[in-house]
Amino acid sequence: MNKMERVIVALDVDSREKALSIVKQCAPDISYFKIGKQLFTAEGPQLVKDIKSLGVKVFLDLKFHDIPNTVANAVIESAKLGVDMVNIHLSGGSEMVRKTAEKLNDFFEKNGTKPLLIGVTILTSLDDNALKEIGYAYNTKEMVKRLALLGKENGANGVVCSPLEIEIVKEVCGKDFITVTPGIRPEFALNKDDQKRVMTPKMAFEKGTDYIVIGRPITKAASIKEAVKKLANELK
Ligand SMILES: O=C(O)c1cc(=O)[nH]c(=O)n1[C@@H]1O[C@H](COP(=O)(O)O)[C@@H](O)[C@H]1O
Repeated sequence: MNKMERVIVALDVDSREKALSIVKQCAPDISYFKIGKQLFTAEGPQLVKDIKSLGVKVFLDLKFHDIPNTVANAVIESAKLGVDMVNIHLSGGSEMVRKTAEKLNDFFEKNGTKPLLIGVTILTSLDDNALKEIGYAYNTKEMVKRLALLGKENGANGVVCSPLEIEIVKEVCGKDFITVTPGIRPEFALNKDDQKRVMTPKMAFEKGTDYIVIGRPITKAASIKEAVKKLANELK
């Protein structure tokens, strides 16, 4: 897969019209889109199916975090929508991850397809001070490492982490364990917004990430088409 095929654009908008307009403006250079809590709450599962039917890939980012039974069943409902990637919070614990991975494997046996199960480690909007405030005993890098291992040992296919932790995740979990990295700010839009642990797209790929997630630098650009072109140039 070339780099542009590994760019996931976050459709963080409040309506079907706006989401479909972004998908259209990103085409054909971008073919992977993320539907998160805002858009899903506004428009529901039908829009997920509709975007999938355009022939693009969908990452359903609902970051499930609950008791094992609830998360496993919610992930199965996501899989039924035909999405390509789903995520859960690894801080939900090993039993939650294991039960979800097992249910997804059963789903695969019956249906022949399943989404990648990706675990969120430490949100890219958090830094070491924020972790101290929450009461975590370790810094971001150590926490990401611990959670990534927990994910790997219990059946996740990869993690969401910041680009600053790509190398450590690959080192402890192996090259094939997938990293999905938000906190991406291209040279043409360096404003961090609410992100704390950021990197340019080019550097994130150089560090070995599998996918980058990018939202506002593209979706809030004066011209989405121009922004996609600039991103493609930066990645050359
Ligand atoms: O799971 C995610 O996608 C995610 C995890 C994380 O740690 N940080 C993070 O920013 N995200 C998502 O990635 C996107 C980043 O958007 P921008 O900051 O606008 O590029 C948002 O949709 C976030 O919900």
